[in-house]
This record gives sequence, structure tokens and C-alpha cells, in this order.
Amino acid sequence: MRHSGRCGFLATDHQLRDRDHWGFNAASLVGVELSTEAVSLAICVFCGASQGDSPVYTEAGYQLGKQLGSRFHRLIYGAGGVGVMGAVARGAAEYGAKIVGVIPSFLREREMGDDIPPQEIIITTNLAHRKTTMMNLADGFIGLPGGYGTMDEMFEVISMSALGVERRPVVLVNTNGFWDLFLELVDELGKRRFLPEDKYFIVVDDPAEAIDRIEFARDAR
Ligand SMILES: C/C(=C\CNc1ncnc2c1ncn2[C@@H]1O[C@H](COP(=O)(O)O)[C@@H](O)[C@H]1O)CO
Repeated sequence: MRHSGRCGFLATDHQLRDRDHWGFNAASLVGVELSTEAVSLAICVFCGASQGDSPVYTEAGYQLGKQLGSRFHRLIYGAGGVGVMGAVARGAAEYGAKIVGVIPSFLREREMGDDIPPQEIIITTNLAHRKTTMMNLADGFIGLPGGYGTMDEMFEVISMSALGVERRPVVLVNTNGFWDLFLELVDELGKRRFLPEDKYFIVVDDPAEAIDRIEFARDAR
């Protein structure tokens, strides 16, 4: 755990209201101590409640969580204790990350599990409210492997970027070529002129690089 010994201050109410003051989501600073060399980001991770057919997916999730904690970032995720979600949370918790889990009440029993890492839990009324809540808290988005839920969440942030109403970075971690079919679909839709030529997301192979890209976007502001 590397959080000890950091010099810190808290954002003021004025700073919290003024997103541009920080150039990114100042809400991510609430209650967070800052080091002199690193400023915390709130990174929203969308990923599966299942573990998939290979341990590489949960391993990627764990590594992403570990990187978030090691770099003092905050994890915003779906409050799962199972599947890839659980792996991200365990990695983040083991490396000292602050975690905010957002989950609709009807999924609590099914997806939180018994050994969910310590986190601040926000209960929402439904899936749409959960997604909006997670998005409102985030400085950037990372997509790991997952199922319908993950696809829904990633399509929403990518399509909002394409509409020009979303400017925060969106990064897909292509573990084991998981996103290749999605990339083919996007290429094909582009060829048929149903999508713009520009890409509204970044694809990386490695979880650490996903965080590099979101940090880079912050530093470029
Ligand atoms: C837009 C709506 C429904 C579309 N479906 C989902 N939307 C959001 N989240 C969902 C949906 N289906 C499942 N989920 C949850 O997402 C998490 C990851 O799921 P995955 O399928 O394993 O990737 C998990 O918590 C799912 O329960 C209605 O508003």
C-alpha cells in the first residue's frame, strides 16, 4: 500500500463546484489526500459480472485495480464482488485505492457477493440511474471484457463521444483480443457509412496503458 505519507489537502466547496478549476472532475478530490507529484483521477471501469472462459480476464481486472491503487486513483465501478468486476475491486483495494461502487438494489444479492472489498456503496433505483451516477463521478472510462451490461455501458459513452457531448477519454483494454469483434463491427459500420470515420475510443493491450492514456488526457488539458 502506497497511500501512507502523502501530503494532502482537500478541495474546497468552491473548487468542487467548478469543474474547470481543475480541468477535470473535481468531485474526484472529495476526501482524497493528494501527493505533490500525482493528482487523483476518478476512473470508471465497466466490465463483466462473469469471469469469462479464461483467467486472463480476471487477471487483467486485478492488474487494472492494482494500477489504480498504485497511482492513487479512485475506482468507480458497479459494486460487484464477482467476475471481472470483483477482480478489479480486489486489486484496487489491495493497493489502497478509494472505491465507489454503484449498484441498483435488485442486483445487490446477485452481484455483490460475500467478500466484496471495502468501498463506499451508492444504491440506485435501476440500471439507467446506476450508469448515469457512475458517469457523473468519472474523469475517464475504461472498458474491460464483459457481457450485455458492459456492452451497453461502453456503447453509451462511445456514442455520446461521437455526438460531441462527451469529451472524457474512453479506453478499451483488448485482453486476449476480446474487443476485436467490436472493432470489426465498428470498421464495417464505418465502411457502410453508418458511423463517422473518427474513432471515439482508444484501444490498448495492457491495463497499465489504459491508465496512462487517461492520465495523458488530463495532462494535455
Ligand atoms: C439500458 C438498460 C438496460 C441495458 N442492459 C444493461 N444496462 C446496464 N447494465 C447492465 C445491463 N445488463 C446487465 N447490466 C449490468 O452490468 C454489469 C456488467 O454486466 P455484464 O453483462 O456481465 O457485462 C452487471 O452489473 C450487470 O448486472 C435499462 O436501463
